[in-house]
Formats: sequence, structure tokens, C-alpha cells
Amino acid sequence: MSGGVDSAVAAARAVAAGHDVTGVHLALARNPQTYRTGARGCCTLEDSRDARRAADVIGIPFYVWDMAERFHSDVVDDFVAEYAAGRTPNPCLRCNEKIKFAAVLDRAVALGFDAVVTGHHARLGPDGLLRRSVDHAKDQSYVLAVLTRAQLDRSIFPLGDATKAEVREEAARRGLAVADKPDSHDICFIADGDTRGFLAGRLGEAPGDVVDASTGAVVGSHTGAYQYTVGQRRGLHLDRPAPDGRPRYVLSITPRTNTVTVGPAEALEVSQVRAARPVWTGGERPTAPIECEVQLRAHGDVVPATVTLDGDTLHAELRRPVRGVAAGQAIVAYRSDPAGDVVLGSATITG
Ligand SMILES: Nc1ncnc2c1ncn2[C@@H]1O[C@H](COP(=O)(O)OP(=O)(O)OP(=O)(O)O)[C@@H](O)[C@H]1O
Repeated sequence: MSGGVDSAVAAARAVAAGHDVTGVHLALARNPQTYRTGARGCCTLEDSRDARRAADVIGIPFYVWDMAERFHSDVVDDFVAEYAAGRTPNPCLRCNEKIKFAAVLDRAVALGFDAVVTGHHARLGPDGLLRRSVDHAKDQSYVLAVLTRAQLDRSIFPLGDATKAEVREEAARRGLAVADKPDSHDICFIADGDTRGFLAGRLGEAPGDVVDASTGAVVGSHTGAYQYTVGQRRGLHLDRPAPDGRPRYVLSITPRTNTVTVGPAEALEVSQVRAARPVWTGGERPTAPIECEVQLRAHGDVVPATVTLDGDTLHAELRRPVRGVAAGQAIVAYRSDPAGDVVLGSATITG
């Protein structure tokens, strides 16, 4: 229970479904006082208090589990290291993989519980397959697609058939004070959404060149290549306009030379994606190429593709080019039936 409305209603629904439920709030901040207040995150003392109040209203026991050290080593340090390596990680995905459905689930099972219930917007059918939420705008199947079958078998997502508006109405009906609490948007461990400032604090200044791919010329400077993401247009502060006068985008980040390479929009187009460490939950792991749909970042467009699994590598041949595919993000494959909502598997984009 994060202290937000989704997990409060998820807990209430799990009780209503007949489960024996215990509320757990994860203390993820090393020092919660330094996390922002304002009821948007998941880790302030205020959030912990909101979660406890919701558990009281629902009438379930409630505990706070301190997972701050695990969270920092597995999620926050990994986030920083990924940026330092020129990639763009998704920390929510990492948290699901390493904390919520790993460290938390392990501890829960050791204590005699059968499953972890969360307020994620996704569905798990009786067939054990992960599906998008009916509320596509709130769907979180992308950040859950890293979970293995064993993890999913011990997961319950009671909110997958509800829209966010319905969740809020239900919370109000159940007398939960968090009914109107604003959604969390940004990365929970970064105050005010200032990712650049956070990374600069962790990685320090590392000045280097910005190079134009079309001419090879140095067109600007940066104070840390980690402050850029493939596809980024804003904040490039180039010293001179491009020779063709057209806008420039970040094409690649090369930590070895500490260089950020920029170029025109069409140079961002990618038709082939390679990814590592595939996790396949949507049935048998395919031995031949399959036709499916892929999503290449959270809330990104869905593109038809041919996906091939080759040992520890996934190859995707996209039916139409996509711009701004960043290494470190997940490629998530969905079944290409009319609903297109069954997750087949995922892997981490390497190039
Ligand atoms: N600090 C936490 N302690 C316990 N569970 C958490 C915590 N943070 C997140 N979760 C669980 O993970 C789910 C998804 O987290 P996310 O940060 O996406 O929150 P959300 O969709 O805004 O949900 P909520 O409204 O419950 O905060 C939550 O619904 C909750 O079950």
C-alpha cells in the first residue's frame, strides 16, 4: 500500500474477494524526511500515514517494511549506473522485477502469505496471462512485463477491469480518505521531477562535446552525457545552427568518448531492434519468428513486428520505423489479435 488510492482500493477488493489480507507499506527512502511532501510520491512519511489510515478503514493489519537499502542498491544505483553507461532505464520496471515481486514477494512467502496484491492497472486472466488494463490510459502492463511466470503466479491485480474514475468513486464509497489524492507521476525517488539535477548530484560534472552526425563537427558542449536521452530535442544549447537549418535531436550517447551525437529527425528512425535478457510469459517460448505488436517505451506507440528469440537475444523487425528508441528501455511484445492486450514477453533494448 503506497498511500495512494489505487493500492487502497486493491486491498479492499482483495478483502472483498475473500482473501486474508495484510497491508504492507514499503519504506523506500533512506531518509523519508528528505523526500518531498505534497502527496504525489510513494515514499514520504505522509504516504506511509495515508496507507495506515486506509488499512484501518478497510480493517486489515498493517506493517511498514523497510526496504530502503535494497531499493537503493537495486533500483536507484542501477538507475544512475545505466545513465552513466549511456542508456535510459525505467526504474519502475526495475522496482517490479527486483523489489515488489522479488524481495517483497520472497519475504511474504517466507511469512506464510501466498501472493502479493498491488494496485497496478493490469489484468491477470485465469490462464495466467498478463493483459493490459481495460483503462488503456492507465495501463501498467508495460512495467510488469519483466515478471516471470513464477512471479505472476503469485501476483494479484484487482484493478485491471476498472477505470481510474471508477477506482476513485469506489474509494469514496468505501470511505477511504485517499479517494481524491493526486496520482503520482514522476520517478518516486526524484524530487520535483528534476532527473538532470538528481543525476548531476550523483555523477558530478563531466564536460564533453556535442557532435553533429551529418558533418562530424563539434557543435556544442555538455556538462554530462548522462543528461541526455536518445530522441531528445530540447535543452541541447548548440553553439551553432545545423548546416541544413533543421532541428537537431540526440541520436546517440557514447560514454567512452563522453560524446553526445545529434542529427536530423529522420536519422532517429529505427526498423530493427535488438534486446537482451528476454522474459517470455505469454505461453511457450517461440522457437520460430512470430508476428506480434511491440511497445518500445512506457506509453509509447504500438508497432507491428516480427520477433525472433535467439538464446539470450531478442530481435524485432518493425513493420514501420520508429523514432527515438533508447537503449535501456524495455521492448514489450503483445499478441497481435484485435484486442492486442496479452503480454507475450519483454527484453531490455540494447540497440
Ligand atoms: N511504497 C510502497 N509501498 C507499498 N506498495 C507500493 C509502494 N509504492 C508502490 N506500491 C505498489 O505498487 C503499485 C503501483 O505503484 P505506482 O507507483 O505505479 O502507484 P500508483 O499506480 O500511483 O498506485 P497508488 O495510487 O496505489 O499509489 C501500487 O498500487 C502499490 O500497490
